[in-house]
Amino acid sequence: MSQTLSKIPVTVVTGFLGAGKTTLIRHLLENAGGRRIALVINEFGDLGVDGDILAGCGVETCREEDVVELTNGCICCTVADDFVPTMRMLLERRDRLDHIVIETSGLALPQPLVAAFNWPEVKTGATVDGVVTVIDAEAVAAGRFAADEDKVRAQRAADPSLDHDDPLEELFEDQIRAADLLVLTKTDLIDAAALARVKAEIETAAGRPLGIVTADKGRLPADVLLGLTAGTEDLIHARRSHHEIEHEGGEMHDHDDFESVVATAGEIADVEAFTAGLREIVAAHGILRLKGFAAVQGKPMRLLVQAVGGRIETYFDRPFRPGEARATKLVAIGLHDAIEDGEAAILAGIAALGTGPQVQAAE
Ligand SMILES: Nc1nc2c(ncn2[C@@H]2O[C@H](COP(=O)(O)OP(=O)(O)OP(=O)(O)O)[C@@H](O)[C@H]2O)c(=O)[nH]1
Repeated sequence: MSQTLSKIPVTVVTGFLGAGKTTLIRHLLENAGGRRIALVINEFGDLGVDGDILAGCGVETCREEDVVELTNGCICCTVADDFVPTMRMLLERRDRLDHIVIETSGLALPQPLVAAFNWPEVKTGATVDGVVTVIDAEAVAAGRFAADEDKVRAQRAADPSLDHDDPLEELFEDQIRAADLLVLTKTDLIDAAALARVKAEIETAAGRPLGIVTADKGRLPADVLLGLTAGTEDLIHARRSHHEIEHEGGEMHDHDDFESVVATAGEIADVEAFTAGLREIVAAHGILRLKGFAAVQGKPMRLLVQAVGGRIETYFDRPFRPGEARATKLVAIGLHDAIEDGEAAILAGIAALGTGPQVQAAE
């Protein structure tokens, strides 16, 4: 008699650009407690950095074949083309899996993705164990998601017909609205009073009782993240996004508010000078997120570069592989007009931080 397989639980990890999703997932994989976890990663921008970070993490429960990267657009828009075929493939292997974790892009609306779990070919084999929304407490404390009230008031005064909602604020609220659990990250960067303010702001945005936990560099027990048994696909209709409310007719949302550009440079001579130069470029062009890898002259290891707002972090994560180009390659993501208007200057500025042509790693 064929064993009736129970539905495989799926955890959706969402949260704005640079909130700490990959860091949280990497810690989960390193402390999976024997669970066999498949990972689906989706990123905004044309450089698969998160997948590369996790593939390079050297965790035996994070084998190449257990990581699926969805790279042709934001998962909330490519649900039919990308996500459903991926789920079909994973469900064929469900006897060898205990859990699926989906990391959405930092610009994804979770609602369309969760709603897709009601599609017949998915619903019979999987259920949404929970939507975990990762929130950068430092960014919230610094007001980086609150709309600039004066600017919005001036816009509304100028032309009341325009849709003035701030895309950052809307997306931030939509990712909270969809959540079953909120994870506050980077609390090591703010004081207790700021943390209390952030929690109050988030509880207001949630509009309903929600579990809120903090995670220091992604360190949360797997039992806190997995096993929520929320069945969110049956609840998501009551957690509609701004877009769904504004466009009752079901008009597709898009990502026109945001843009990305991939910049390259040769090897860099000095990490400090490189970081200082990046900081200037990020500030000058309002870059929301910048990440990727750099080659440092004379160093066999690859430098991982992470910038969220003005905070830039770099560390050597793994050696360049034989034959791998010792290149410096970064993806910059920001509001559409800022990136479009600044593209040439961003590309030139980053190229100027390199010392010369890209070189091939020794065989
Ligand atoms: N200080 C501090 N930094 C953190 C914490 N969690 C994550 N970070 C840093 O925040 C930056 C972004 O972390 P990621 O895990 O790449 O964020 P992400 O949400 O996956 O980013 P995107 O996929 O680009 O949206 C990295 O430099 C992390 O080291 C934390 O708790 N404290």
